[in-house]
Amino acid sequence: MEVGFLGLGIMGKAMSLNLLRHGFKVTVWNRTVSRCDVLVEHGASVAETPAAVIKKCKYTIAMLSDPSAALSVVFDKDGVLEEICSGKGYIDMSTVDSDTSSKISEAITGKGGYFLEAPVSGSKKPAEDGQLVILAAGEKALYDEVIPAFDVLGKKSFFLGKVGNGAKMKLVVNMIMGSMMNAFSEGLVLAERSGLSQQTLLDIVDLGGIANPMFKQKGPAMIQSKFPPAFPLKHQQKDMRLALALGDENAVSMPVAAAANEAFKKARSLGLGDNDFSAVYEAVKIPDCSADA
Ligand SMILES: NC(=O)C1=CN([C@@H]2O[C@H](COP(=O)(O)OP(=O)(O)OC[C@H]3O[C@@H](n4cnc5c(N)ncnc54)[C@H](OP(=O)(O)O)[C@@H]3O)[C@@H](O)[C@H]2O)C=CC1
Ligand SMILES: O=CCCC(=O)O
Repeated sequence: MEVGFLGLGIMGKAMSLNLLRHGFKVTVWNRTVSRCDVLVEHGASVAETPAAVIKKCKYTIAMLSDPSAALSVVFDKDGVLEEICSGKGYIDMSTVDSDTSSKISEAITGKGGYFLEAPVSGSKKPAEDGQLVILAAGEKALYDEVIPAFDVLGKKSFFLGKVGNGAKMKLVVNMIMGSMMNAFSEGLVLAERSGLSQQTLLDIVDLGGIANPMFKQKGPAMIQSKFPPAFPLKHQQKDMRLALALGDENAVSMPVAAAANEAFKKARSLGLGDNDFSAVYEAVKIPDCSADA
């Protein structure tokens, strides 16, 4: 199967390498062209524009940072819309809101193409290992056709129905994750300020009912103030913001998520946006001056 791939950041690079390893022919495009080099070393072809990728490939996957990037790659000059047509499928795996996904879907299907949104749960390592969880929605026929690619990229794929459902499910999951990371960070700070061993806290948490892979993997690095980016904090804050907007739309009060979003915003203002999202720990550590007022 020949697949196009747009966006070679942390996730896109790992996912496209994985497809190459499993025998797919892959044509890549990335805004910063030098990021294509490593893919070429592993057998990928490079196209000069998103439109050129679409022209060459029956199926094209996108993995882009946020709604504005996802829209730009489709609607701007040399974008996806210039070449999408009947018989071609476009699969956007970026984490965006349902409105963005719907706009893209309408434009693609308006030109006769097929559209699937397919955001993923799982980060850099699961992407490298083909262990993502795929949350697809949109054109079921396209979903069925690209299952061989999803089987390489992920350990489980869900088809969630109409366009928007995948985007919404992903935002709900990441809203929970961002809130958990804040609670975990507060716990680590509270342990330290109370004179307790943070390592012992990690050991105890890992043995009980709140044990989870995220605390286990990120905790040891966090207590050493190391935050190598797997999931960049700026993207987690984008997801909190989009999840809160979904809460607004549905009149769901989410005070925990709102507080977590503020902590991620504070971390961004401290210049931590390109660190892993666990770097919110650094923002949580800073005493809240407003509390003294
Ligand atoms: N990292 C993770 O653990 C996970 C991330 N996600 C989601 O996947 C998506 C990608 O994440 P990740 O790979 O970590 O992000 P990165 O920041 O590593 O990569 C972002 C990609 O988007 C491209 N891009 C950004 N802005 C534009 C633009 N205006 N036009 C064209 N291309 C653009 C970048 O190109 P360039 O190289 O030129 O900057 C790069 O290829 C995000 O939506 C994120 O929320 C989902 C699950 C896990
Ligand atoms: O969107 C990013 C998800 C990261 C993860 O699931 O660990």
